[in-house]
Amino acid sequence: MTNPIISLKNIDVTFTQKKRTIEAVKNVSIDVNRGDVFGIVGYSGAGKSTLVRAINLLQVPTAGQVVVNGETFFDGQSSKGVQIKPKDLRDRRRKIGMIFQHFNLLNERTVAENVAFALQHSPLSANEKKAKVSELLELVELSDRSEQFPSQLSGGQKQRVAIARALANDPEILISDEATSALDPKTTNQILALLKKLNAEFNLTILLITHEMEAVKEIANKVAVMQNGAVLEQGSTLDIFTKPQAPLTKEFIETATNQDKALAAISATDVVENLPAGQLFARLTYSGNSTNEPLITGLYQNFQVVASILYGNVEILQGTEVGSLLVVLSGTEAGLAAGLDSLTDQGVTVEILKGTKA
Ligand SMILES: Nc1ncnc2c1ncn2[C@@H]1O[C@H](COP(=O)(O)OP(=O)(O)OP(=O)(O)O)[C@@H](O)[C@H]1O
Repeated sequence: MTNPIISLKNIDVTFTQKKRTIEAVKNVSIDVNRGDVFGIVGYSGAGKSTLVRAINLLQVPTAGQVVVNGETFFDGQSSKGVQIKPKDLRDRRRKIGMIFQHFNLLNERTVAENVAFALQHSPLSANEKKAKVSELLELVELSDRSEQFPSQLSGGQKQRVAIARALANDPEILISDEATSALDPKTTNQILALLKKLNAEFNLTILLITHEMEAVKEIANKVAVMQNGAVLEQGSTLDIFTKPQAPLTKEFIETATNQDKALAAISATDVVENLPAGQLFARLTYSGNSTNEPLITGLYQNFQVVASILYGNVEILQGTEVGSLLVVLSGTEAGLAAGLDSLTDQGVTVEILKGTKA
């Protein structure tokens, strides 16, 4: 079994304001393995930022256990809670880089100075620091901008400066808190590609906090979905996309794969609006080796179920094909029941969106 680089167990974070109590994080347990790109997805206010701030104790939890790299930072069961000395905590925090939506750069300092700022406590000599800054700016492809000021840069360039700064102390973990939320789609993809490259080249573990499942789909191998402080479900990105359980997860996936628009348009068509009795409107989701053609021909050949495909979509997730079909199925009651069972047996997720299965 691999030891997680981050282990959060039964984390609660409760804020008390005057007479109001806000349970920002409720009983959350997450294990992140070295080299994971772990997506934490949820709408604003779900508790994502509070949860990740608990990792480096920028937010001390109310209960639970925080273990990073095998070292217990916090244990709510122990009387003193925080288990690590302030000086050690400062050192450990340098090994956990963070990037944010609004970049948090120092506007009156140049690009190179912004990156160098993160090295102020580093034991490196002045020359070594200079070399390190150049190396980092090269990594994020901003060597030619080193003497410019943040105001002279685009949003994507500012975020790359922030990434270079976050990597200055060779962290093992990078926390990306809505880092692409203020960027346009093309720039978002460039930043995600850079994060993916850092993950692949340096085995950097990345926590990707986002309200956009598209970002998770692009680069995360695992994902947890949060709502009202709690994790609704978590698992490999492939499993979550092919077998989502919670309605919120389904909503995120529909948006990320543009199925929401297709579903709305198709649901309004005559064939679905006036679905005859005995027919079913369904979504079939499959991954890996199944492809839609044998599935559909199998339904007809074995069960005399006719499937009209109203919409089809294929995504590549972690190198695996994930297909979704919106279909109207017609056949005999027994044929439909057996046909759907056979799809399930083949690992296809079947959701009946309209009509009733006998
Ligand atoms: N220091 C604090 N004091 C009181 N309440 C807080 C504090 N920090 C966060 N909260 C509350 O905790 C809840 C979770 O906030 P959090 O910022 O973690 O959510 P989020 O999912 O990261 O959303 P966003 O992306 O909008 O920041 C919210 O209701 C927020 O108002």
